[in-house]
Amino acid sequence: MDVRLESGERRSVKVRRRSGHVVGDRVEVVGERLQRRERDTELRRRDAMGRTHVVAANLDVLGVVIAPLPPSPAGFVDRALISARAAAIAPFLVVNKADLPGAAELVADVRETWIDGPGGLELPLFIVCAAAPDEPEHARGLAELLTFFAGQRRPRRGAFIGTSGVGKSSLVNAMLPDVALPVGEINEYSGLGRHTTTTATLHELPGGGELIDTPGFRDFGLVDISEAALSEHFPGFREVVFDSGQRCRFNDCRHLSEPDCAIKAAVSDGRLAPARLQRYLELLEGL
Ligand SMILES: Nc1nc2c(ncn2[C@@H]2O[C@H](COP(=O)(O)OP(=O)(O)OP(=O)(O)O)[C@@H](O)[C@H]2O)c(=O)[nH]1
Ligand SMILES: [Zn+2]
Repeated sequence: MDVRLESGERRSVKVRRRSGHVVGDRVEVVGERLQRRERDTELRRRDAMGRTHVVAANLDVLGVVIAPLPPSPAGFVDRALISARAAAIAPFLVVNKADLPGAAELVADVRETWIDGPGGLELPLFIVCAAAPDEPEHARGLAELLTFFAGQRRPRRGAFIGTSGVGKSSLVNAMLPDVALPVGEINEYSGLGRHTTTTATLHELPGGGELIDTPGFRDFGLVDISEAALSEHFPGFREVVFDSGQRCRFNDCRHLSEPDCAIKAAVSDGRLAPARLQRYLELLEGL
């Protein structure tokens, strides 16, 4: 795997296949070994056998990519947002294929569902056309996305998830100039893990920030969300209710028909949109 030294120099090192390093890990050289530092965040995926793997370490942001075509399955965006928030990775949204019919409607729908209205999130939203990123009508979206990665105070490290075919690879290519080389990782030294047959890559963006691209998790199965995580991280619940110190009477309240439910109280007095509770209930049903 490749490591990036603090000096910025890159070096290839041999590690055991089962060393457990993943892309984004910070490592230190201890004698003959690379010792992993504690991770700030872990992005997990579930494989076909139902096992959970860490696919990337120390991500700051996770871009949930959708497009007019193919449509993402019902609940996908909410599940992705919840998974990111539960992992302490800040989510953002990307609507790709802005050139296709239906893009404007999708953007309106995204705003209404996640951003506007009572309980809406401060969720960065980028509207891009990865297939023609330099067309005048699409260039701004990509520029804004690159500015977001470059960060105001410090650069961000992110990755994209989304249904197969929404254009994640195209987006990565649009964000990286031709000369960009796949690089290893970080700080001191960092592990760029080889995941069985797929190689995870950490790209440095020209304007600042880093993009992790891992073929194996582009379309990864989201790990199961627990009832507790669903309630804690459902978009809007925390912002409107829990962060202002309101609690349901029962710690494990599912916000169904329990008495003294803070979520239902927020819906009845208009602080939370009823559609939010409805989407929560649909996800709860499907857990
Ligand atoms: N019209 C249009 N097509 C696009 C755009 N971006 C990507 N595509 C097309 O969408 C198809 C899928 O793009 P990919 O980048 O391979 O999608 P992906 O999300 O990486 O797909 P997986 O690797 O299967 O997860 C390709 O045919 C792209 O050319 C876009 O902005 N507009
Ligand atoms: Zn409740």
